[in-house]
Parts: sequence; C-alpha cells; structure tokens
Amino acid sequence: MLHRVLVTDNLSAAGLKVLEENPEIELVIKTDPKLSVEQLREELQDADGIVIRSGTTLTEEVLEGQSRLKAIVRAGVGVDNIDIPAATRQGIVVMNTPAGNTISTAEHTIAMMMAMARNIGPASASMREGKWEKKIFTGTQLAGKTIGVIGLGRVGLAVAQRCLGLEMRIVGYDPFISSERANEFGIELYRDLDEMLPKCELLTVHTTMTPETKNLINAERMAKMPKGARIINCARGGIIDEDALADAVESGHIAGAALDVFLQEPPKETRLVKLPSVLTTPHLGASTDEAQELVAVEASEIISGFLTRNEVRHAVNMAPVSASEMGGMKKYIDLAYRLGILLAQQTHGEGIRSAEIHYRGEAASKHTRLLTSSFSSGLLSIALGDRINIVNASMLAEERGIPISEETSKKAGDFSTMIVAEVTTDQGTLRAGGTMFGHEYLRLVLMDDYQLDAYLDGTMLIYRHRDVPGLIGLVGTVLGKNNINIAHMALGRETNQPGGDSVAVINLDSKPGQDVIDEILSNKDVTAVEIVQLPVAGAPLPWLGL
Ligand SMILES: NC(=O)C1=CN([C@@H]2O[C@H](COP(=O)(O)OP(=O)(O)OC[C@H]3O[C@@H](n4cnc5c(N)ncnc54)[C@H](O)[C@@H]3O)[C@@H](O)[C@H]2O)C=CC1
Ligand SMILES: O=C(O)CCC(=O)C(=O)O
Repeated sequence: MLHRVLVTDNLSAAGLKVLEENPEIELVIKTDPKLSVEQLREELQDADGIVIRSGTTLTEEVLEGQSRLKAIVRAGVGVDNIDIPAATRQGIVVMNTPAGNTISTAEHTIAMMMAMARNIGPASASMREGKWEKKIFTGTQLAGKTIGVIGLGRVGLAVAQRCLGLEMRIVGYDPFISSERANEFGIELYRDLDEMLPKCELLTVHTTMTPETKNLINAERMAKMPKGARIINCARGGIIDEDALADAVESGHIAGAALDVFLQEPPKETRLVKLPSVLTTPHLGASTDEAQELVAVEASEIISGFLTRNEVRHAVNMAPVSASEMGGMKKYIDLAYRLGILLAQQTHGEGIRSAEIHYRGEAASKHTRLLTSSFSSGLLSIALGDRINIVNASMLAEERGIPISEETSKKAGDFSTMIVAEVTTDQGTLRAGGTMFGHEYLRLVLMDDYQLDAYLDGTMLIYRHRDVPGLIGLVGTVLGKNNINIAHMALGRETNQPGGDSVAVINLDSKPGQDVIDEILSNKDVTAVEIVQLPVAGAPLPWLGL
C-alpha cells in the first residue's frame, strides 16, 4: 500500500523530488489556496503523514480523530504551530529538522542588527522618495558594544560567533548550558537574567517558545536595560512582550527594535510595525534557497524513513530510533507489547494502579523507554483500543494516574534476555515474563511465580489447578470433543512437589466458547480458567506496522 504524504506549505523542489521519487509514497500537494480548517481536516483523513513549515497550524481541532495520520514533520525548527500534546494523545509522532536553517537564521539576525544600527531600511526608503538625508540617519557602531544573547542553542551560538567577529562583547543567558561551553564561544554567561540586562546595549533572543519564555522580556525587564538599548527578535513572536516593546520604543528608552517574528503572523495589531525605529521582516530568518533546500530534503527524508522503514529521527514527542536500531528492536517491541496485552486481559484492564518493567540481560541494553511504551500500549489496549500506540502510551497512562516504571540489569538470569512485567491492581500483583529463543520465537517463561515455556501468541487457555494425575487428559478430552486443536502446552508448578498449585498454558488453534470453559472449570481440581487472545505469531504491530 502506498503511504500518502500531504504537503501544505511551500517546500523546495529538491525536497518534493525526494518524495516524488519514492515509489512507496504518494505525494499530495495542497499549498494553493491555503486550506481552511475544515479542508485540512478532510485532507488529513486520507494522509499517513504531513510535512509543513510555519504556514500550517495543526491545532487540537484539526488533529482530533485523525486515525490514519501517523506522523507530522516540520521542515524547520519551531513546532509551536503544532499542538504537541494533542498530537501525542492521538499517537502521532512529531518530528522536525533542527539544524538545516541555523546559519541562515543567524545571518538574518546579524543582518537585522546591522540594518537597525545603521538605519538601512528608512534610509533606503527615503532615497526612494528622492531625498538625501545624511544627518537624520546617523547610526551606531557595533564594535565594542555589549550584546546579550538569550538562548544559547544552535542559532544563539551561531549569532554569538558572528558577533565575536564584529568585535562585540557578548554576555549570555541560558539556564541549560554550562559556563565552560559558553566560554568556548567567548560568551560571559549569567545565571541571573536580571543581572545581565543592565549590561546589554543590544539584546537578541534565541529561545524556543515555551510557557517559560512567553513575555520573557517584559516592561520590567526592558526598564533594566540601559537607555538607548536595541532589541532583536528572530526567534518567536511573544518572547518579547509586543505591547511593552512598542511602549518602550515610543518612550525612547529602547532606541530601536528589529523583528522577524510576531505573536500573530501576519500581525493584526500594527502599532509596533509602524514605528519608524522598528525594523521588520515577514518571518524571513530561514528564507534562503540554501536553508529551504536543506530543511525540505531532510523533512522529506524523515517522513519517508518513518513511513517506509519505521525510522524515528528528531522526534519531539518520542525517543528517536534509527532504522538499524529499529531492526534490532522489532522483536523486543513485540515482546513487550504482548506482555502488556496478556496482563491487560488478565486484569481485564480494570483497577490497574501501577506497573513495573524489569529488563534483564540483553534486553537491558535496548532502548528500554521505547519498550516500556510498547508494553504500556499493550496494557492499555483493552481500555483504549487502537487509539493507543507507542507514541501516546506513556502520556495516556500518566493521564489515568498509572505510574509505569522500569528497571534494568545487564546481568542475565536464567535467560540471556528477559522482560518481566508486574502489574499491581486493586486485587493484587500479576507478573509475566517473556524471552525470545534465537532472537526469533517469543516465549512466555514466567507467570506469577510459575516458570514455564509457552508460546506468546494466538489463543491461550490458561487454567490454574491442583497438580494431580489425569487432569491434562481430561482437559484435552474436553477440547478434543469440541474440535479445538492444541498447538502447544506448557505447565508450571509452584514447587517441584506434586499436589501443589500449578498453572497450565495451552495454545489453541481456535477459541473455545463459554460452554467449554465451564466444563473445564467444573472439575474440582481446576480453580480458574481464562482465555487470553494475543496477536498471531509475526503479526504486524498496530501503528508501527513492524
Ligand atoms: N525566524 C526564523 O525563521 C527562525 C526561527 N527559529 C527559532 O529560533 C529559536 C532558536 O532555534 P534553535 O537555536 O534552533 O533552538 P535550540 O533548541 O537549539 O536552542 C534553544 C535554546 O533556548 C534555551 N532556552 C530554553 N528555555 C530558555 C529560557 N527560559 N531562558 C533562556 N534560554 C532558554 C535552550 O536551552 C536552548 O539552548 C526557536 O524559537 C526557533 O523556532 C529557528 C529557525 C528559523
Ligand atoms: O519555515 C520557515 O520559513 C520558518 C522557520 C522557522 O521559524 C523555524 O524553523 O523555526
């Protein structure tokens, strides 16, 4: 089946070519005219993936109920036009291309700073009107000035490097970078933003947009900057309070501002944009041929890799997994998922309080967070059906107040690799442990305290009983007379003594009806019977299609 990829913003031709040339992808381009919310919802119903830039907004309303959509790729950095919690809840993986437009954005920041410092915009406009106004456009030299850089990630550091070349002094603020790293870039790092601001003759922000960075630079903080300071924002509108900035520019406390990004794009409130000492561009930071080609090609490769090879690159709502890593993980993902569905059925998905997963031996060196998500998606599958997958399982478990923890030990026990899951419910704790033979055949080797060796697939009849002679034959007869074939049978004894409590797991070729269960249960030595239905061996996992 072809994977349908929707593109709703302008992507460079080189990026589109990657998608067009992939025989497993069907490309649908809907850039002109811009889709309404309703049209976007409709298009997404038939899409496996979507590639966007900043022009498309994927809100909760748009993403709600999009059961076919598996991946969103942002050709660029900022994912603030995507409702990430909504996407995660829907089980949609969100990925971006973090590095392709860094240099272009840093260059745009420098261009904005220099143009603002030398009044290039208004001077050019004045000449276009036939004027020659040398005096009023006298600017300010940058060499020797102190610039504050807030957010020392990819763009912030690239800006700092360039400012160093302009012989500026650089002070910086980013709570998540070490002073050693900042010093490598010639930046004097401050741990307190308010202490740094009085030093900043220029200030540039390069953080992502988060609740913490919204209005990070407000009226109070602008007041702490020296009179005549200048502010640049080529990151995200709203990191600098737009109203407060307009006030500060009007009052003359801030001499000028250079803005590429706005709270609303295009801005509806234009007081700031119309101020003569405010220089603006329409979100052009990443708009160079080079950056657009890089991000578009990378975005197209990311969506193709995800849909055709299960590769997860630069995901913002799940752990990344390379194609080769995914290859070695498939069986483990499957094993964890099967243990989850097994325990879900044994608890009937009710009253689950918490779960603990233990990874032993080889399993401990795998991507255990992903395996735990896979287990969780199996565990919650009864309650949530096919709405749940590896992407949203942890979030949905947390939302239901079910803590799912993991513990790893590289020391192998009885098996070279093993996953043991324990689920605590209102009634008690259930345990299931699985391994794989020859990296291929999944086996259930632990059930509560019983050691056994059962197939971990298909229809499983599990009955608990006293270990007395003849019982296996009796159960076999009941199944036989109802024409139910036994594929495999495993027994687990609590102690090695006969007569104690035991469990039997019988893999069947068809599912017995209630009458068969009742007949087995009517035996005085049988204490409980349950049927567990697992996917058949080798069945593709939901969503990942592994
Ligand atoms: N104008 C444009 O066209 C473009 C804008 N951008 C925007 O530029 C910004 C930076 O992008 P990158 O450098 O690639 O991101 P990044 O993730 O590499 O860097 C962000 C930095 O902000 C820091 N940070 C987070 N919270 C902070 C806080 N409260 N205070 C101070 N620092 C904080 C982080 O520690 C990180 O170092 C993003 O908002 C991105 O969306 C990026 C590319 C193009
Ligand atoms: O796609 C664009 O033009 C904007 C890029 C951007 O803002 C980003 O990558 O965060």
